[in-house]
Amino acid sequence: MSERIADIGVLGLGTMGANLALNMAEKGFKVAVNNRTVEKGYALRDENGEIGQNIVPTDSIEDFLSRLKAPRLVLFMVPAGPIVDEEMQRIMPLLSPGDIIIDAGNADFNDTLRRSRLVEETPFHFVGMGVSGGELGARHGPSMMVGGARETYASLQPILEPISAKYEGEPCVAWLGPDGAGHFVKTIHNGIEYADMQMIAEIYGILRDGLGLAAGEMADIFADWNTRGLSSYLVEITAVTLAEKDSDTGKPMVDVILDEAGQKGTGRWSVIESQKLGVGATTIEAAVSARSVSSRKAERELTESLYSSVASAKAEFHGDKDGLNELEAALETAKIIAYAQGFAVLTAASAEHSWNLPLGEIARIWRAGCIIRSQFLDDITKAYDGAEPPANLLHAPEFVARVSAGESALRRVVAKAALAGIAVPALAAALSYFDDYRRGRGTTNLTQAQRDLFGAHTFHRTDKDGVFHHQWPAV
Ligand SMILES: NC(=O)C1=CN([C@@H]2O[C@H](COP(=O)(O)OP(=O)(O)OC[C@H]3O[C@@H](n4cnc5c(N)ncnc54)[C@H](OP(=O)(O)O)[C@@H]3O)[C@@H](O)[C@H]2O)C=CC1
Ligand SMILES: O=C(CO)[C@H](O)[C@H](O)COP(=O)(O)O
Repeated sequence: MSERIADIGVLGLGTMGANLALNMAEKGFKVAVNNRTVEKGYALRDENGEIGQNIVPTDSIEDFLSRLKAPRLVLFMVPAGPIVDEEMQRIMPLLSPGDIIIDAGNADFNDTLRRSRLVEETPFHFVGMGVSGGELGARHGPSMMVGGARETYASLQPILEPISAKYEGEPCVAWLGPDGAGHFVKTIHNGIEYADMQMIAEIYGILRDGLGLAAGEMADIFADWNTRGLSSYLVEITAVTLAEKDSDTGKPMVDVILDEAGQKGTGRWSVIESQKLGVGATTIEAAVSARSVSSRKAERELTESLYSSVASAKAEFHGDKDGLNELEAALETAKIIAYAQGFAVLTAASAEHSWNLPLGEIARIWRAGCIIRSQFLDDITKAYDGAEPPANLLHAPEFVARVSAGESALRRVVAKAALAGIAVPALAAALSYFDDYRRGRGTTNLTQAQRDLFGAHTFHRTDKDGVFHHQWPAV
């Protein structure tokens, strides 16, 4: 019989699983690993020197589980969806009371809720944990968002804290709430990630198509912006990707990459959930839709040929200091609005599911390790940690000041892009949301009148309490 020596088991040794296992091994934990392609476990042990000595490869699921100390911690890092269910069905008959299954992949939180309920009927425990940071984050310190029973988290904390990213010494991992809370927060993290990336791509579009700059010149601009308010991992990698050359052609790498964005589902889930909760996360929606439109390249090319006669005004953008400052301020302002939308979805979900999500803690664990990490998240942490946490980030005094200072830049950039025919769907959505959200009297009084006319849906009045129906003229 094999010795039960491993502190944790990692099932799935793709990009994330292999690197997470190495991260744990490096921190001194013995990690049993199992993978559909069995050889990957042996390679992980044999190709990683001393760290590899803490990796315990296994040939079968029985062997894998037999190497784990009790209670067993079994961490899944496999693609979202039915594979997680299949793997759960495979291991559950072999578990013992108290064992813990951790789904550390991305997951639709509705699946996590269902799996949590399923496992509640057993003597085992289930944790849905979002992990962010990509390959390098998994290897050297990701940000981790944990959902499940708080007591279960206590069993994981001694491993998760050492392997997590640190922001000024603080671990970027936290228990955020029961059942689906961790995966929900990760989903919204990714929705914000989509918005951030799309808005950066739109500014890139203005620099390329409005100002005619080359990739190398744009790399310098983003690198410069990364030294100030926009300082973030995504702006940093934007500069890196723009500076990279293709070895085959000598051209900038971005110029030889097809403009069709992939998506694995988290952005879409974040939009679906925001709509279910009745929160307008319009910037995130625009970003997800932009990826969908991008993937229809042949259709776009046809449309381009059909509308070749459409004349756009000359782009009024300027590449001088003032012009670039305007673009920087526009991106910064739209970014605040996008994050406010993401946090508004979290606020609504917290109430809907009685999760009591710690918004300040969420911002805190996003400051390092994850894909949206940035200095800006420290400002959000402070806003939520203050004496009076805002109901919406756009109400926090710090952000009122910043958005008030930057909104005219955003307005000018969106207006100039519209006139020049440069697509900026996410920046425009951020601006429109801001203008809609900041007016005390909107225009849906007309919508209510129409609904009442055609369907007797009733309305409220401005001057008296109660529910009213009007006898509209027959149309
Ligand atoms: N890549 C990233 O940047 C991030 C990914 N994630 C999430 O982490 C999870 C894993 O992603 P990632 O590591 O990138 O994925 P990979 O595609 O690199 O790896 C997938 C892993 O799952 C295994 N696998 C695939 N299909 C099956 C199956 N039918 N049965 C059993 N095992 C299977 C693969 O085994 P085999 O080796 O045999 O193919 C491999 O070990 C996903 O949920 C992803 O969304 C989260 C954060 C960041
Ligand atoms: O979760 C992640 C980062 O936080 C993954 O990188 C995710 O795969 C990104 O999403 P998509 O593939 O849809 O762009």
